[in-house]
Amino acid sequence: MDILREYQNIDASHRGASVAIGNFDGVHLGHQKVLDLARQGPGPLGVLTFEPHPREVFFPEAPPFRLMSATARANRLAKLGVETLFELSFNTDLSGLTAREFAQSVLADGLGLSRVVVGADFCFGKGRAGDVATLKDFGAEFGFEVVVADILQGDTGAAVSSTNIRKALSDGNPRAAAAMLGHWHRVDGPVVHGEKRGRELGFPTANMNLDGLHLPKLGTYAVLVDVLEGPHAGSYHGAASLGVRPMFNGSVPNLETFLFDFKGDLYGTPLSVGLVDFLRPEQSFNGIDALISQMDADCQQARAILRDL
Ligand SMILES: Cc1cc2nc3c(=O)[nH]c(=O)nc-3n(C[C@H](O)[C@H](O)[C@H](O)COP(=O)(O)O)c2cc1C
Ligand SMILES: Nc1ncnc2c1ncn2[C@@H]1O[C@H](COP(=O)(O)OP(=O)(O)O)[C@@H](O)[C@H]1O
Repeated sequence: MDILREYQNIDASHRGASVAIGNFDGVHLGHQKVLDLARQGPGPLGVLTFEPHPREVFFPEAPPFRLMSATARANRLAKLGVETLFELSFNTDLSGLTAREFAQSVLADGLGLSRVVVGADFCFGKGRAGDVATLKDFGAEFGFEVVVADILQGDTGAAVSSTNIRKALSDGNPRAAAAMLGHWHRVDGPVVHGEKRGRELGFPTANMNLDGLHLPKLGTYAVLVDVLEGPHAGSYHGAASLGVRPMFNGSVPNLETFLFDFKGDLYGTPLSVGLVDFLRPEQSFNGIDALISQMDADCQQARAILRDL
């Protein structure tokens, strides 16, 4: 998959793409439906998205809300067969374009798109002034086809949306999130160094940053772990703590995963940790022994859950 960050000076091989437009945070089942409609169009399959996420630009003080990093999104889109990712820099030049300017300068003249697929609630251009009806008019005027996907409803009747996935995760319901995502909610990234305390407790944990990401409910989870590279590459079961470690007066949330039946050095190795079930909120215990027995119980519970998947 090629990643392009500008819409100017696009070479001929990247023009004429059939493109799904959106933020694609989570790459959930609704996004995948939009992508399938783009797949049926002429030309290479593309996704047009923005980086940073426009909400990060408009509301820089808001708490982190993203379900995935730009890298994790790109990797997932590549797996779904996307050939060109137009990951446009969401700067003041781009955000200042009117709906008409965006359609003409970016979609038509810049990228030369053949087909544009969006969800029914899509808005675009300065002040979010353009909607799907406007986009269709511009498509007719500037020469690209516009296809609109209905909003996908989940089993519960609620819309499959990044917002509803964030809510499910905040509620400690990763299975509900997974039903909307079409896959487990995953935290992806390299293993970083921690306090070197885990090994002393008998539970070494592979630590990962959660910077910029939406925080699921803090506590312990049964997890599926993919070690993506290196001598230990493969899939493992584990138990993870997502939180601030009140036991040790921590304040910055991270994800710490104990891999079952594993020994080895994972520092710097990219992992993908999928949240399967929330087990319990994080706690401050009366002494280390109490924490260790609870971690033992967490691991037993996680093993049983994961065995039955
Ligand atoms: C299954 C599991 C459950 C945990 N539960 C808690 C908890 O309830 N409270 C807490 O403060 N830390 C909890 N932790 C985090 C440990 O305190 C943490 O992994 C340990 O301090 C090691 O930190 P280090 O990797 O920086 O060395 C848990 C970790 C695991 C793997
Ligand atoms: N079963 C295991 N699960 C997770 N990490 C393990 C395991 N066995 C060994 N490790 C290694 O130990 C490191 C964690 O040990 P720990 O004492 O918790 O150190 P840190 O505080 O740096 O996370 C991991 O990053 C990994 O390299």
